[in-house]
Amino acid sequence: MAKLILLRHGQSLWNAANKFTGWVDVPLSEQGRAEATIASCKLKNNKYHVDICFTSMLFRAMETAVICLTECDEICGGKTPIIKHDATDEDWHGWDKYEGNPEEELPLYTCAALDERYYGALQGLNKTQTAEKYGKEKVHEWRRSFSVPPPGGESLEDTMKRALPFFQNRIITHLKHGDNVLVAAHGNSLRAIIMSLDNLSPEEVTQLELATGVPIIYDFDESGEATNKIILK
Ligand SMILES: O=C(O)[C@@H](CO)OP(=O)(O)O
Repeated sequence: MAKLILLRHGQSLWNAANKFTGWVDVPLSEQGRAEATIASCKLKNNKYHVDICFTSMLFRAMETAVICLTECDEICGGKTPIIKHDATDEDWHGWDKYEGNPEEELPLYTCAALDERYYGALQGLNKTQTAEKYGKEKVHEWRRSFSVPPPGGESLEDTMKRALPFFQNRIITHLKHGDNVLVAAHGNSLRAIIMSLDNLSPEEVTQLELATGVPIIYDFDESGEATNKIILK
């Protein structure tokens, strides 16, 4: 039975400042790094192992993945995590032209499909002040509805259209082969994936909130179906 470990990044400096973040590349706060460390210890204490990791292109997700895989490195089974950047990017300089050794190395792929929703004109604004300006209900609709986008940004539905095909094509393939997969990503890209895994309706997904740094673990059978879910609180 393969394990899928979904991990929202630890608290970022803009989560702490209560600012809309989206694609702005803000690093983790001290608390966020501690949350990633605690996630690593929980995985170790519950005897989870990781074979392959996917993160978004945003540093807070990569930082969370690297802390999680290296603080209690037993979860990598003695392997070294190696970050595999997107070699299809035309600006990519090909530093890592290296075939690799799967016996010794654990690949960590960075993928734009897993990035946070694009928050458009709201990026950088304080969430409380924005609710005071536009009204709590409107801002809640922008933040949590399925199909209403924030001004100039992506709705959850838009985020799902890029995150879910990647999940189905790349990540489920590994789970079907029996690999344990860590996905370190964002509140909204993970909400889109969980909406599909848990068969949530557009109404139900408005209630779905993910805590920073808390592993959510699904068992997957060989046909690529999720059979069980636990949250390592
Ligand atoms: O600001 C953001 O990018 C996200 C996640 O922190 O905010 P929200 O809680 O509105 O999804």
